[in-house]
Amino acid sequence: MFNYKKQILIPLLVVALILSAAMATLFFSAYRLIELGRVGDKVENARYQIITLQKSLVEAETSRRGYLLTYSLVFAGSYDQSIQDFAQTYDQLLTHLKDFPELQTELTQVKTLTGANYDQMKFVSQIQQTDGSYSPHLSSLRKDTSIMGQINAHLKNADILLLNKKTSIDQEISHSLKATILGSILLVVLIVVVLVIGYRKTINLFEITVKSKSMAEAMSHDAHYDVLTDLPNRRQFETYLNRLISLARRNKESFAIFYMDLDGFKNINDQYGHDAGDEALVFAANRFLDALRQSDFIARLGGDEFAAIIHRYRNRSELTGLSNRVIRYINKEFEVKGHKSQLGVSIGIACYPADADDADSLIRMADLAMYEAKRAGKNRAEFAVAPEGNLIEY
Ligand SMILES: Nc1nc2c(ncn2[C@@H]2O[C@H](COP(=O)(O)OP(=O)(O)OP(=O)(O)O)[C@@H](O)[C@H]2O)c(=O)[nH]1
Repeated sequence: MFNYKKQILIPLLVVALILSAAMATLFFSAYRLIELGRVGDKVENARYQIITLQKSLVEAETSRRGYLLTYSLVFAGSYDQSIQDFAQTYDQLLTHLKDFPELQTELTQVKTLTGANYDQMKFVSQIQQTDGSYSPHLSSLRKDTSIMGQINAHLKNADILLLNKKTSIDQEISHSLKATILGSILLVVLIVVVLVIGYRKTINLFEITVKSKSMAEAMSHDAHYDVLTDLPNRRQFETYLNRLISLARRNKESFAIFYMDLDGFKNINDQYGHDAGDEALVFAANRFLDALRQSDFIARLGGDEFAAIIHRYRNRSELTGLSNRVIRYINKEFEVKGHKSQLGVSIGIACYPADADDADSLIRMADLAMYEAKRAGKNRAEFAVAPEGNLIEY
């Protein structure tokens, strides 16, 4: 039986769960990539700021020397400008490097050393201005040329730290990118698999629905028709008869039923086997169909008993003629399992409303008449004998 929960709901939930997990992982990977890219940009920016810082230091140094040598105010102006640039770039760098605490030590050192260097520069300029370029104080002060070297060394360290950071970020980006690409491929494969399985499941469901529909149709057919002859069965016959009686009662119409029992059928069964008997039953069914009109209703009641409903007959002699025709058709020789055989039929005829006006009584009357035909020598038809006072004819 089709289980909606097991075959649709649970697989759908599992697929939805897997897809959600895959998509969440992909989303996280993509977000991580963006984040790494942002940190990478920050590192690049910081490296650029370090170079700018270094440049302003070199410019300050150069301008100071120029000024000391020439006393030209052009150099003094550039010197002051470079100091300002340094302060500004340094502050910017600090804001950029908030996320890199490992660089703080190097930068503090740079700041301290630069401060000392500028103080020394200022001091030298003052001495030079007051005491002249050959002041004895100057020679001792100029000797400390290592400050710039130290500043450069700290800046280089800071840059190396940033470079390392950049390398590890690049590696992480590369891993994340690979994971994202792999995840995307897996997701696409997963979606394709889900679609293919879903498609096949739908086809299966469709087939099951069609199959169960045709099975239901077959079962409904089997419930109303005889499997061997494909004639309506007793239940269908009774339903039809009841409906017909209601209609006939309203329209004041008459009809007759033939209750027909084969003669000599058991012999075929006994002589040639059950399969041969079945063939004989199919032969008899076809003979009944041939002998009667298409509008007449023919059913197999069970065993070798059949019944027919003859609509709107004119008079009893018409029914006699029709029953004789049925007998003639049934008496035709036929072959079963290579043996020539022959059947007879005893027919009991009951008329509505003359003999009875309900289905059960009508069937019983026809059955009794059929037994009368058997008793009278078989292969003949007998009319039912209506009870006193029931002889209505339309
Ligand atoms: N092959 C076959 N035999 C069946 C089927 N249904 C019932 N029979 C057999 O049909 C036989 C009917 O017996 P009878 O009605 O006595 O047979 P008969 O030779 O026509 O005898 P009378 O009715 O007395 O003339 C029984 O032996 C049942 O077993 C069927 O579907 N197929």
